[in-house]
Amino acid sequence: MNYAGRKVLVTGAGGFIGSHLTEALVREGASVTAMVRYNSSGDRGMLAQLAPEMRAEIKIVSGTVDDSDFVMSAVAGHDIVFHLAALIAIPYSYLAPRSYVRTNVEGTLNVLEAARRLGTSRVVHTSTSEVYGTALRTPIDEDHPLQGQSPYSASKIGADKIAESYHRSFGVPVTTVRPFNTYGPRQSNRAFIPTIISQALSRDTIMLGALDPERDMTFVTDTAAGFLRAGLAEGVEGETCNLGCGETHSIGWFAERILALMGVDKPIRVDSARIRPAASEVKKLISDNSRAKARLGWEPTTSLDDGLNATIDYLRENIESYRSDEYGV
Ligand SMILES: C[C@H]1O[C@H](OP(=O)(O)OP(=O)(O)OC[C@H]2O[C@@H](n3cnc4c(=O)[nH]c(N)nc43)[C@H](O)[C@@H]2O)[C@@H](O)[C@@H](O)C1=O
Repeated sequence: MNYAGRKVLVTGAGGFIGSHLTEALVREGASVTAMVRYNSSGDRGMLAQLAPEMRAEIKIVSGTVDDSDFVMSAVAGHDIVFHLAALIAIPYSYLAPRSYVRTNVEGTLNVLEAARRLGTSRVVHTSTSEVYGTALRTPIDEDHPLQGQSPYSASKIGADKIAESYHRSFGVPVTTVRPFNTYGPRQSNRAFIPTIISQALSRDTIMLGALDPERDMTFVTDTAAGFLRAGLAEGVEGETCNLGCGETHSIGWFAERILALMGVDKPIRVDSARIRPAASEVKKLISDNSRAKARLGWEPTTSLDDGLNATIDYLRENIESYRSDEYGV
């Protein structure tokens, strides 16, 4: 891949996947502008954890995708836009659905409208496996029906459809990547894998919600590699590609596996407050990634045990910054 000399904007660069993508783009020689949500304390999100020499290579702009004028000024002067900024927590979308529509649907509209007016040569839009809802058939390919099982999922379906329409109506060169669940260093405790590891490091008992949902987990550097390919692949405008491994396990299975890799033996208990409404919970996800292989030349390369061990090592070193009250559902 040749990103040398490319002017690239990453929205949501302070987030988990965004920070890894930003780092990978710098390594590939791109000139990267990282757009992070404005924060009066000067917080750069996960970018703060990058090495100082890496941070020095990144231009940071602070603002929100909700603000169309700001987005227009941020997109100007860039060849490729990776659009990752979004509200992502499913349980919080039950509490504040309108904010998900504003950020995820209108925010995406703002990015696409800016790309349309400015003639940006490629937009990579971030979807999610949540748009499929509980698998009606497996493995899940890109033609699987879309089911809005949570306001979060519905907002991402809306965003995907806006992206599709901007390609069809105005020829905006947008490629949509649809990551299945992603894990690895720098992920917040909101997600289940850091929740399990940080509890194993700091508590006597592992407290989780539903243990039976199944997830297809991709290590974050593999997910970022899929984005890199989508930014440069030829002839993929208007297409959507799953980024997943094609292997699924239950949450309970992951908890047992992580405890075994950590060499600890602690009981796993169910906390009913962490269980999502039954009709909203996505019970099974497993990806068919053949389109990403064929169209993007992408394939995940990190084994599950290697990825889990890297995540465990990261959390062992950073457990102090993972506050115990942050366990998410
Ligand atoms: C691809 C997709 O990935 C993420 O969505 P998610 O799949 O909901 O991820 P999660 O790690 O929150 O939950 C995975 C599963 O694990 C179950 N679970 C059990 N016990 C706990 C628990 O204690 N905490 C959490 N968080 N989950 C738990 C939970 O009920 C669910 O079945 C988002 O980033 C989203 O933005 C996105 O796009």
